Amino acid sequence: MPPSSLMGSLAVAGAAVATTLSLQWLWARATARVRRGRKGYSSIDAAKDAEVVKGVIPDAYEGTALATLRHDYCVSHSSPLSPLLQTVAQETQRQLRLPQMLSSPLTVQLLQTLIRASGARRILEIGTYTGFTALGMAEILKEGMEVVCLDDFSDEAQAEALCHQMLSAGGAAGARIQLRRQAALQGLRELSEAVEAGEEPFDLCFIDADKENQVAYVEELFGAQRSRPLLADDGLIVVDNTLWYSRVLRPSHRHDTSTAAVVQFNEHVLQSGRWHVTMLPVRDGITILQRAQRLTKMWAQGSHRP
Ligand SMILES: C[S@@+](CC[C@H](N)C(=O)[O-])C[C@H]1O[C@@H](n2cnc3c(N)ncnc32)[C@H](O)[C@@H]1O
Repeated sequence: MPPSSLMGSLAVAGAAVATTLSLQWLWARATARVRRGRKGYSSIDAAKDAEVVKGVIPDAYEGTALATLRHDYCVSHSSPLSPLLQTVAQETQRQLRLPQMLSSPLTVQLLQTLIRASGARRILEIGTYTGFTALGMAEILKEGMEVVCLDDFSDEAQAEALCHQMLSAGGAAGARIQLRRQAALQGLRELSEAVEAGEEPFDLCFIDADKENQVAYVEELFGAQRSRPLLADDGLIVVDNTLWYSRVLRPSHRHDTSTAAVVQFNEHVLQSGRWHVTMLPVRDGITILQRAQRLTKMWAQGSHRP
């Protein structure tokens, strides 16, 4: 190997190691906030994980040790995020008060995979914060595709300026994002009207905002009363935090407003009969929804079997 290629290979290998290490560091920092100083994992922790499911331990966070280790292992054994997304994560950690609101790198990878596999062209995001997941989706889109984002920046007002800064830093990816500063429900209604009036419906919607309105969000996307619904016929909805720190497992937590809302959402989508539901234990829980009637129609035509 000529010396220049050797140097090149060493530089690439060095960059890969640096990327993995910085991601691990970022993730460790973010999760440390919710792990409350927990340092390692032992058989005592394993026993606690089992107890949490039985509802014995009063603090839901105690049960996250095994899940956190599994999650971190999955992150370090998945392809690294782009330099752009690493910058967004770093700047969010450095400048903002609530960086734990960033989705997991695994969520970004999953969204990108779903977009590529489904051929989604028009994407909607409810809850954008500093643009981490929005840019993650936008960076794999081609010319003419777009991500429309709804956020009222009610959780942390300073996120708005950083979000605009990151979208500018995102170049072509940032230019594919249309950020609408408004309450999600109002924004969804306006977008529904635009779709009824002839705009293209959305192929994929990522929901990552307030939990209390989630049922209303998926109902508006389903569009039972609309002549042309907001979500395309074969569209996908991806919902984050459907395990809500594992609190959905614990009856004693079901009285707090957010946990109650997540529990109600999880029951609603399953029982409404409108959705084909896939719930995945990715970090804080990810639920993927597709219109049920589309799959039932396919089964009836014999093209797929349940
Ligand atoms: C968890 S953060 C989104 C994180 C982002 N998806 C990511 O992973 O980088 C939730 C965001 O939803 C926004 N939000 C909460 N309730 C909202 C509402 N009713 N309408 C619009 N935005 C809302 C908050 O301002 C916040 O920026």
